[in-house]
Amino acid sequence: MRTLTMESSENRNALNPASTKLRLPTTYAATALATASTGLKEISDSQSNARAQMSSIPTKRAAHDSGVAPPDPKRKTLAERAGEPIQPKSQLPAPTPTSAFLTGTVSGASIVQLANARNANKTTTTALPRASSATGHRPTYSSTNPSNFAKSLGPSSRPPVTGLRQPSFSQSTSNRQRSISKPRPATSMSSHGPSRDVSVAPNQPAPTQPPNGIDVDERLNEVDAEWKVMKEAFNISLQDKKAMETAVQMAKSQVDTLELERQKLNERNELLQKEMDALRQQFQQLTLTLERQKMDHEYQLQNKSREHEHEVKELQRKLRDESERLQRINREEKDAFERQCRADLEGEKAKAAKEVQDLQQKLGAEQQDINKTLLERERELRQLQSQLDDLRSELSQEQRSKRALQEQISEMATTNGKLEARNQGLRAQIDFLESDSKQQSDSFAQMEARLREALEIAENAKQKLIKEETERRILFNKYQELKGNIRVMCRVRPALSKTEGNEAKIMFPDAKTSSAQIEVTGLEEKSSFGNINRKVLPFEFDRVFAPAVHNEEIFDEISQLVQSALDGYNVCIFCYGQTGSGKTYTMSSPDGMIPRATHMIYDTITKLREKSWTYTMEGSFVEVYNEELHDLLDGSNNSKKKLEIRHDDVRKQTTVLNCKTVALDSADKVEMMLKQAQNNRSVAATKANERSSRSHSVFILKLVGENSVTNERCEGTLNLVDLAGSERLKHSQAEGERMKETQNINKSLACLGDVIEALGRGSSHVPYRNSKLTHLLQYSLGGNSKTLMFVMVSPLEAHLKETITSLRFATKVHNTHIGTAKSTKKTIKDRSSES
Ligand SMILES: Nc1ncnc2c1ncn2[C@@H]1O[C@H](COP(=O)(O)OP(=O)(O)OP(=O)(O)O)[C@@H](O)[C@H]1O
Repeated sequence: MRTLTMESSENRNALNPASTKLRLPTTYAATALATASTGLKEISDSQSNARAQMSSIPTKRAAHDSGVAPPDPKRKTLAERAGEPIQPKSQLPAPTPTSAFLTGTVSGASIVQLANARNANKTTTTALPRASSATGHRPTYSSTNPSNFAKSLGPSSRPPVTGLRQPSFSQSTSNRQRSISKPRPATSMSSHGPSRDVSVAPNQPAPTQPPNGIDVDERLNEVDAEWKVMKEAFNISLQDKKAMETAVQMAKSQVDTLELERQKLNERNELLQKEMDALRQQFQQLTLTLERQKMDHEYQLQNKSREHEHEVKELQRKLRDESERLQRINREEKDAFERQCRADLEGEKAKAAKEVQDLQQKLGAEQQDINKTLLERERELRQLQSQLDDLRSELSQEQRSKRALQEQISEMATTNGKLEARNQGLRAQIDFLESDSKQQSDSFAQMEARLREALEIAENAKQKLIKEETERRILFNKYQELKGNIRVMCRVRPALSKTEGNEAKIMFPDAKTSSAQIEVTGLEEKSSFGNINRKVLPFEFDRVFAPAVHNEEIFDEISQLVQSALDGYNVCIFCYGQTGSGKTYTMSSPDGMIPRATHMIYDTITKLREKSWTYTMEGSFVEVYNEELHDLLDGSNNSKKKLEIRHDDVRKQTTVLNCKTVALDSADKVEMMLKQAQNNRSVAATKANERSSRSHSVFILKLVGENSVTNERCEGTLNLVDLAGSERLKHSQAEGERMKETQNINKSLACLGDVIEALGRGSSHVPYRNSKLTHLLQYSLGGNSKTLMFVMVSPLEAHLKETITSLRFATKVHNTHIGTAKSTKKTIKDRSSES
């Protein structure tokens, strides 16, 4: 209901043309009304002016006198009458005939007054003022204000009647004369200046009674003049009357027009009223319809809402049912899936169990295979061991047979001597028997045959010896190969004096056992509980030499490698270890490896001559210092001669260009060479060791052997390397030039480790060229070579850290297996075919 009320008010507003879009057709009406009201106003003004004129008519009495009926006390204005229903023109009240003459009547009254005054003048001189005063009004010509008519009629054709002055009795005659003769000002009609006011103020004192003896003629003249003036005014009034009549006529026609307009407007108004009523009815109907529709809609809405609620409830119920159904299905599926899973699991379990069983069987089979393989390996190992033993026994047999052969040879030599002696005896006998020539010649032939026989035996023995030497070499190198082509041995030098400090706790293998393990008690370590522990670190090598072991025993171990060099292998023996660990002592001391090796080589060469082997031996001694090669045999220190490394890939040999090579044809020459090298070697003092060598020294011994009988030729190189100290940069506390040296040393040692590691991995690329040292030793490390590394260890507690580092490095090298070495030995035929 509240909505309805609001709507009703809205509808009301809608019908209000000012506030809504629904507009009444008022534009024309408003305009017409405005026009009409303007016109009506003018007419009303003019009428009011006319009334004013009427009211300004001097007296009622004058009007009465003139027989003119007084005007209606209250006449309706045109504007008032516009609202009244339109009357037919015939019903309209006829215009009052007097009204057209009002102005004229007024003027007539004035004229009567003036005539009376004239008559009165004739009788009494006071008549005029009295008549004037009796009216109470003076004729106010100014009241005939023409403005409204002027406005309605346009520019007036009538000359303005202004400037008409009421003669003033107080004025002097001359003045009056002047005022009569004076022309009216042009603007006096439009202006209401005081000059136009000819009326006498009511409070103006009445003219005094002229004294006796007044000139009557003069007075008559004056009256005549006034009469003329009055006449003139009368004429003017007549003109005015005519104009007014014309104006009245026009006004009437205007009134008619306006009346028509009013009628039209009334009609229109009625129409509009009807329209409005119709609209109002329409509006009411619409409101009712809307109300009805609204109620219908509300009813529908409620219905829909109920339906919707019902549907929602239905859907909820369905949803609940569906959800329950799905849950049930889900539960069923879940159960089924669980059952399936369980079954699958069981199956998988069974399968897995079966697989496990299979795997166990397989594993058992594999285990058996492995065991079998292991057994085979063990058998192989045993076979190898037995082979080795056989070889050893063969070797000892060979040595025995060699000794037997040597004995045989010596026996043969004695036999030969005996034969020689016998030969001499026989010759003596020949001389003796020359006399008996036949007997003598027979015995001579016998002797000769026996001699040939002996020589044949000797030759056979020699051939056998050479053959056996070849076989020995083969067997020996096979033995070497079985031992491994890179071997690592550890040597611990003795403590030189008690002043050196405390000795570290190092356990050496028992000489009786074949163990080659060294156990070093490590540095003190603090556990998380604050306990101080010292770990025992075991390191295993091919052999461990205790401090008491002398160079002689060391050399026994490496003599086989020296022999390999003589047999045409490239051999590299190097000493690795920290400064002061005994490298130089092992290598270059008077009974070190280098002198011993050369001595052994001399001995062997000498012996091999018997077996038709002739050897040449050349030695050179170079130093790698700050990654530069220096010739230790060149005392001149000529820096212009830069050493260059050249490799012969076919011969697997390395030569150093511009390097002095000494033919070592006697043992003395080796000693001299070593002394010279020792002198030239760069030795620099560091804080770690006063005599520490800051460079790697490499003694290169080239051995070329040829067998005149077998035409064999072999070319081997023995490299004996004394590496620079391996101490860490931090420990050495080196600075400046020393620091650079140490960095280069560490770098080249790291490169050596990298090369060995790459060889062990069987890498296709071995980084030989990363350092001068490895580049120089390219053909003596890996492939066609046999390598022995001595890791030198100091026994001192102070050097324990470096000792462990060195042992770890050596262990790494020891764990590396380098491929089989090959001899460069070839026959002359092979060599010629190659060339
Ligand atoms: N096995 C040994 N028996 C006796 N003395 C030894 C032994 N090993 C080394 N020495 C002595 O120890 C000292 C240091 O040895 P060596 O000069 O050989 O050390 P290094 O490792 O070669 O040092 P650097 O690399 O600085 O030359 C030398 O006086 C040497 O005589």
